[in-house]
Amino acid sequence: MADLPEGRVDTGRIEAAVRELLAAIGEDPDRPGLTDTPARVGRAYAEMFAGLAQDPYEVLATTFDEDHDELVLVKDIPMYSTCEHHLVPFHGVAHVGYIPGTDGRVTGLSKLARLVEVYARRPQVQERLTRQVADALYEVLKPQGVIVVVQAEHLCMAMRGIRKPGATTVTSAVRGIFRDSAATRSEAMSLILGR
Ligand SMILES: Nc1nc2c(ncn2[C@@H]2O[C@H](COP(=O)(O)OP(=O)(O)OP(=O)(O)O)[C@@H](O)[C@H]2O)c(=O)[nH]1
Ligand SMILES: [Zn+2]
Repeated sequence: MADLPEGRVDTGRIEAAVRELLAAIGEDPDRPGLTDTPARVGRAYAEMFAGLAQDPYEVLATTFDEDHDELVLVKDIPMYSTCEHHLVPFHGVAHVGYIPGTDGRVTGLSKLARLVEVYARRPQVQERLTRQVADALYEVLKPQGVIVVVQAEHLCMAMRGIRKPGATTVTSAVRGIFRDSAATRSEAMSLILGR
């Protein structure tokens, strides 16, 4: 697969598939409004699924010693992902927190948001996205604990199917001290969920 723009995404195949999809729903892929659509969707998918070619561990490669061994939490990280069952978006916010190891090693705050991006820009289910962010952080930083909470609306539940717009799905993944200590977990949860 040489020369694929944006990593693994083969935009040529997407274009052909979108033409086919348009024909399959009874549209005319050659009508003026739709002629550029397959190429647009190819570019959009390259962006939406760019995370498939990105290495989450590279994102976390930059760390520094700050001698901080208490909670670091980035809240309300806007997140857009794609439900792997229906290929429609689910979107909301992610909250990513950790307590550095006793060595006090931390990573840049933006890297927590980048980590969410890498996993969100893939076909996903919310539980896996939440777990993957927690596991990558736990493995690389070797912190005392990690807590990740994702709150999202799934358009597959809003615009079709059960049609319940506004329903929010909340998932969490806790590792280390957040798993072992109810007090530490609930303190972080109240910071995450409190407004
Ligand atoms: N657990 C989980 N389920 C999801 C996620 N995204 C979508 N789903 C669900 O995946 C399920 C797929 O169910 P199926 O019965 O195979 O598909 P379907 O007939 O389109 O289901 P409906 O959405 O109920 O119409 C649905 O219940 C979706 O709500 C997710 O991130 N996590
Ligand atoms: Zn879905």
